[in-house]
Amino acid sequence: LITAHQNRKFAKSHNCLPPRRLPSAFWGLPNWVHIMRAAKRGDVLEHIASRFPKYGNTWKGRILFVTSIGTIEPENIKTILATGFKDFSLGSERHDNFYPLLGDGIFTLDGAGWEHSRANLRPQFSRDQISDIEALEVHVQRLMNRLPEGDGKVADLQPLFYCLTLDSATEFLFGESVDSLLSPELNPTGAVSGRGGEEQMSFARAFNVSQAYLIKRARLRGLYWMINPPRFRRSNAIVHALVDRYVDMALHPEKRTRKVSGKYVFLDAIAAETKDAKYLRDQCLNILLAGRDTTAGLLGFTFWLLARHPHVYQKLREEILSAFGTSRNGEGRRPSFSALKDVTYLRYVLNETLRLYPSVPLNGRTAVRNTILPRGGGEDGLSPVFIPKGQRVDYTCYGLHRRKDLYGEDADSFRPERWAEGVGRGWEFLPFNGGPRICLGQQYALTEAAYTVTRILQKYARIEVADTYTGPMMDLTLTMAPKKVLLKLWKA
Ligand code: HEM
Repeated sequence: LITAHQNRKFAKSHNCLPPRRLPSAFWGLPNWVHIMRAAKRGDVLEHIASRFPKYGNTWKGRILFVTSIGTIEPENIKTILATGFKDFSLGSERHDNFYPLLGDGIFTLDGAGWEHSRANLRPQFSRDQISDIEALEVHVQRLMNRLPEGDGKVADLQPLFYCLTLDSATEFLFGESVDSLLSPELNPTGAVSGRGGEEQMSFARAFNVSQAYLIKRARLRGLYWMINPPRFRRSNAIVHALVDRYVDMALHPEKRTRKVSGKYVFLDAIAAETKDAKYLRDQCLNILLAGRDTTAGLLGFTFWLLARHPHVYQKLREEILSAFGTSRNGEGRRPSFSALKDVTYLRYVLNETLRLYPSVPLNGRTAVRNTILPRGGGEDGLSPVFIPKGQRVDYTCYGLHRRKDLYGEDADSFRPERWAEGVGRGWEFLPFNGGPRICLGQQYALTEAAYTVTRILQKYARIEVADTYTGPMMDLTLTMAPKKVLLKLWKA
């Protein structure tokens, strides 16, 4: 009673009004059933985004017994992530749910543990480190060697992108690549063949399986612990085994097959601090999750969209060729780190892809003390909203990036030209988050994506959708990527 009274007083003193309600009969069970059905159909993001036009850009409702606040209001997201940063945390639910796979790392920790992880990672992303195009070229060439040579032949690019980002991230962060693009298990059409065998391939599959379980567990909210089957535990063990091999090399440098000199290697830096193998594994796994899946998703969706918009492909190719020309072997000059940034239309295409398909589409924070969000209260949604300590606030970039009042009536369409019109200012465009927890790998990821797109477009004059797949389009775990990017390719 005392708490309720104090909360009312606090809300009144800040002129807060209640937000609009999401219908929440039977403790929010029907809402949860709708989410599970949408997940089965493969359109959970559309389902979640569809609530906002109906119930307002900020609403309150119950989902499976838990009261949630949902928002796609830039001012509110800015408050959660930046101006009110100290009032919010990731929440213990996220830590405890993700723990079996990710342990204690930058994606699961708050407070001092998070600050320490971030400080260790920061030197990894200095300009010197992320502008190493030579290192990237090796992996991109290996990817292109996996693409079919004949005109009009079909390839699935998505598994290749996962391998590319895994190979480059392990080299960048751990000092040695897993070289999965060299694996014989990766057949020439780009599909990863069935049974296990090679360590890297089973790692890639296990990492996906583990993350799929994490998102299933997240949908059960506080009851996440009910999902813990042997398959989940087996996948986690496979993932841990690969990372443990790197940790072992860092702890026993004499086991290294290749020496990296003059570069900051995150794993070596933290191994110099502690010999705690579990701590090292957790740190590595968290950053590997960040480095592999997000950029692979961005690359997958870029080609998925380009194949469906041939005029954009041609326009982008013309810009790339005029910037970097073509050499006698028809593959073009290697773009430099700074020259990549000057290809304006390439930036627009990547922005537009991240707008429609942000790699981290759903996110949220939990209030650590009584606080307020500046918008969403009252029928007009313009008053502040009271957020009691312990309240979860979910935000979705997928919904935010498709707001018609911010991006125009054609917000659902792929139109890179809109970026010349000044859209996506400030907190309206958030693929990399904002505030003190802004993505550390943003520049690295954009360079890797821009470089890969450039090299592929230099080589292939035309791509087309290969309609040989009719399953769900989206793979949504903690991040999102297209299930398949089946394309026909024609060399220049
Ligand atoms: C297209 C590619 C990428 C996108 C869209 C992206 C997006 C994001 C987002 C939305 C977050 C916030 C997550 C949260 O609030 O829980 C984040 C955090 C982070 N990202 Fe990225 N990311 C990308 C690539 C990368 C890469 C390649 C790396 C490193 C190699 C990286 C490193 C990190 C790290 C370390 C954090 C945690 C920051 C913190 O909590 O302090 N990201 N990223």
